[in-house]
Amino acid sequence: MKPKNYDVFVIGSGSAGQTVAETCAKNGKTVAIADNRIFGGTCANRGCDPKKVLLAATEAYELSKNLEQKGIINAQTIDWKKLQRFKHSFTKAVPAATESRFYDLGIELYHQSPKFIDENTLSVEGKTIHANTIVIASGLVPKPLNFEGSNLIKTSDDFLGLKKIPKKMVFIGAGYIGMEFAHMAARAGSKVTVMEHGQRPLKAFDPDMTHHLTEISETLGIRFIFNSEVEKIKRLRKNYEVSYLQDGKKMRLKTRLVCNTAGRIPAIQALNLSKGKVAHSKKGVIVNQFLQNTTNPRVYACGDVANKGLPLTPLSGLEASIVAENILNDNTKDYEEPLVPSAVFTLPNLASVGLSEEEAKRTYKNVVINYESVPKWYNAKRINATGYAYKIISNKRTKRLLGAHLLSPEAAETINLFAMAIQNGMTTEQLKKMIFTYPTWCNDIKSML
Ligand SMILES: Cc1cc2nc3c(=O)[nH]c(=O)nc-3n(C[C@H](O)[C@H](O)[C@H](O)COP(=O)(O)OP(=O)(O)OC[C@H]3O[C@@H](n4cnc5c(N)ncnc54)[C@H](O)[C@@H]3O)c2cc1C
Ligand SMILES: NC(=O)c1ccc[n+]([C@@H]2O[C@H](COP(=O)([O-])OP(=O)(O)OC[C@H]3O[C@@H](n4cnc5c(N)ncnc54)[C@H](O)[C@@H]3O)[C@@H](O)[C@H]2O)c1
Repeated sequence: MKPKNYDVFVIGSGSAGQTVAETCAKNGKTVAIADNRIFGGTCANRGCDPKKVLLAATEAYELSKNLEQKGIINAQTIDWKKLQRFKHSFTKAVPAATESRFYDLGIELYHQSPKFIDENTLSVEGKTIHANTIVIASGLVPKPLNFEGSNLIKTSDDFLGLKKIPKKMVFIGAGYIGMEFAHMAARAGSKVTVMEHGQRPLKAFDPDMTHHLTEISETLGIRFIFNSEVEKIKRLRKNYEVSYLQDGKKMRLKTRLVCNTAGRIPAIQALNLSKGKVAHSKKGVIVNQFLQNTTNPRVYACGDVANKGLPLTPLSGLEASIVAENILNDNTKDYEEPLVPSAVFTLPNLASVGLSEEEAKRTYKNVVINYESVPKWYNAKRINATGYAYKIISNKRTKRLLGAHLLSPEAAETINLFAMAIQNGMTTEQLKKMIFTYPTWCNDIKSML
């Protein structure tokens, strides 16, 4: 059979792959795209978007529970089954809508994993493909856990599709996914345990903020087992038995479901990258400043699978637009690490942007650290919320903002104002002079400075 030829072949149809494929097709290139799962990628099908639909109900639950005896008669309870149906109303249209956008642009679709045969040849669906440029945008997959019984563990995909919330659940890993899911499951009525091999959750975030978040999580009934390593999982009649080591001691617990939230690794195993002479590491496809592979110039990588930037949706889109521009205009755009705000959608949210306290102290001679826990401030009291804290870091000499770390029910929104202020080099004085709507969480920023 004659090989098929394309200008651009994209592997992965998530935020990153879509952006490259569509931009190249709109600019006259012949384009094909392959995905070995439903089209549309992680964020829209089994990540950020469906998660936030589930979160909406837990927010309503939290508010009504906090205001019980304060104007609300009976706190709401979560109907997980109906909530799942509501979530499905968002996700069900994604694959077909994504495919039809591609068809409309003349992009050809493949529904299997391609494999490299040589530097610019792939094999997919039994066909041989030649492409001038190959873009790897295959994202991440859950990190496999290797102990006896690890095949019994569920993944984040399974959690987001659970028909019923189990009475008891264990999450292995207290990162973004483990903490967000633990909060949702606990509010939906599950007795949650989070096992973490580190000493605290969310190690990329400010330790004072994660300390408050841990305490609040415990008041929800979430049990943390830090410094722990799971050794074995055994199926019992209805439950699972988890055997683990904590501080060297052998322990056991029983639970209905165990979920792997121990991190995610690049989805490159099926691609036969060595045949394509594509340099890669544990962090993904190795790219230069143009997001072009360092050993095979016909290959670019973007999104979570590239070894640059944090694995977050807005960064996948940004990297993909740079790759598209470099394909169309012959490497004219460098990737520069942008300022990236990040939020964990627990309740309260944990959010952060800019330098950590440690980084700021290492970089500047004199820094001002404004850190306070303020559950008594009006905005928190008004909704009877317990978690409200901030740490704002500025340069003592220039008064410029360097970093902001927030814990509040609206921190994921408020942090964006800090991101704008830091990006634009604003000083604490300039920010304090702003007029914001009152009484809002954003207006509290002035009191934090
Ligand atoms: C549960 C969860 C919640 C999240 N929440 C947030 C959030 O709130 N905010 C945020 O910014 N980020 C969040 N993320 C991260 C976000 O989803 C990713 O950063 C983003 O989706 C990455 O986009 P991408 O295009 O690089 O990869 P993906 O969207 O993962 O797309 C990769 C595509 O490649 C396909 N693929 C993989 N291997 C192959 C192969 N061999 N052949 C063909 N196709 C292949 C996959 O099926 C997938 O469709 C979350 C992630 C998860 C898992
Ligand atoms: N709100 C958001 O923006 C959001 C939400 C979800 C995911 N994400 C993205 O997805 C990425 C992956 O998230 P994640 O939560 O899977 O990973 P993560 O890296 O955030 O957390 C993994 C956690 O598991 C722990 N761990 C690893 N192996 C373990 C083991 N064997 N036993 C016990 N604990 C173990 C780690 O110490 C870490 O705390 C994140 O880095 C983030 O970029 C973002």
